Amino acid sequence: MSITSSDSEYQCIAPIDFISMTKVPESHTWVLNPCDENLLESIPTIDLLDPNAISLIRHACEKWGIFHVINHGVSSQLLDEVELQTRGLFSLPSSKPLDQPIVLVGMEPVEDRVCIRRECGLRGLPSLNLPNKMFINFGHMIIINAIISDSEYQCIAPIDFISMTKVPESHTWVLHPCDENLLESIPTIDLLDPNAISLIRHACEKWGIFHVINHGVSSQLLDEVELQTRGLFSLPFDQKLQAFRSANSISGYGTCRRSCLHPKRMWSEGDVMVMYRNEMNKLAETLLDLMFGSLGLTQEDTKQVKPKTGLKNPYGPLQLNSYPICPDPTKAMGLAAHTDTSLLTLLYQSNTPTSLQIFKEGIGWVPVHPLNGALIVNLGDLMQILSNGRFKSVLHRAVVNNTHHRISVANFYGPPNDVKLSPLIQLGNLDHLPLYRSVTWKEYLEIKAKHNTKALEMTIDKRESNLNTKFES
Ligand SMILES: O=C(O)CCC(=O)C(=O)O
Ligand SMILES: [Fe+2]
Repeated sequence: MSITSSDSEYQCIAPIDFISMTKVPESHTWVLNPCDENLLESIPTIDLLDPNAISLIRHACEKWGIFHVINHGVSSQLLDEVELQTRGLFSLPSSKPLDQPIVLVGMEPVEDRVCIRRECGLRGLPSLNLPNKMFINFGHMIIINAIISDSEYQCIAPIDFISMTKVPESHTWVLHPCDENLLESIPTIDLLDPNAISLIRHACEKWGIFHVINHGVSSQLLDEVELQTRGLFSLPFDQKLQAFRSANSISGYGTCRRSCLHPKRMWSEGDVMVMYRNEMNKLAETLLDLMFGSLGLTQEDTKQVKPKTGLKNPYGPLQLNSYPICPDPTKAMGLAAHTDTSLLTLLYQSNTPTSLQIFKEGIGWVPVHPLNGALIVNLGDLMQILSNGRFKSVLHRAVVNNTHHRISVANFYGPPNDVKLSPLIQLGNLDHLPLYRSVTWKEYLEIKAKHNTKALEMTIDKRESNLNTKFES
């Protein structure tokens, strides 16, 4: 089983230092159909103060699909400022930080149209309703740069942890402690073990979480991901603010997803994170096959949950978590107890003391100590739904410590947004009745946002006939 990315995939995403290039390398050489700069025809210009503007716009829309607009009411100072800020953004890290908080929302250009990623829940430019919005083309990502209000800022402003000497009231938690000396610990699965499949089944049924080793993801890539994540989090506070994402956005900086469709690379930057994501999604698919295989299901049975377009189009966000050193870890919470909504999450954690903890019925909080070279696999709520309750999602939290800055990188894997997931009742449990009703990941996220830890309960299929059978046993 080979799960490292191929040379050709790497070629698509490896970053390049454009600044120091004196000629276009072969890898970036395109054959361009030239454009006649002396053409007499040009796109129409519409003056919005012209009384005929309406018919001119119609003509421009029908004949050209593009036009200049003048007297549009946007001040030239604002446009100059946008250009300045855009240039500043691309000349990071040396650029001067903006003096106002901004929200960056990633979008991607599709063909000639600009299309907002569906995760944002926004459909097209006219429906955007952000105050003071501007559009900035960030390599292959279009970024909406929204200057946010004071009250919005209050909700999202991060705290400058580094200079804090005690946990402020606003961050003080009462923690149910975890027994660090427990003998029980989550299972470790070696993917090269001939018994991997049955061990995975046991781990999924009993724990909902396990370490995976011999997973095929190179330690160099993991080291690089950790380095870049630390680099990102150690940027000056003001600079990090520039890359803030809004609550309903899951996108960040990266190369165009369609880069790999072209034989030549484009004049834009790549990112080690993109490579990591590809690796993680490949591994997630392998693990899914093993998990469902362990229940006697074939790839045909489970193909609904996989991206139809293949691994180049992964579903689910990559989340970088930073847990700064804390003066009093007994009073602070790194990440509060939750289950993930995904099918499964692949988690990389840095090798730092105290870390992830899971809640195990009958035991309490169990620490998940870092295991060199291993990745953590934890099951999310969608897996519980899909497996009709056979595999359980795991309740987990992250705690902090007073000596090390911990980071973790969570790759949430799930089905395409619009795919309805139904319990796979071929599993043969509970008289073939589905415990849960079908949901898309998007619908489930809404349920989760409303009901949090009760979200799975809210997804139970309440049809009369099901209830009788389900709860008698
Ligand atoms: O940092 C960790 O270990 C946990 C991260 C996590 O649970 C998450 O990002 O959902
Ligand atoms: Fe999580």
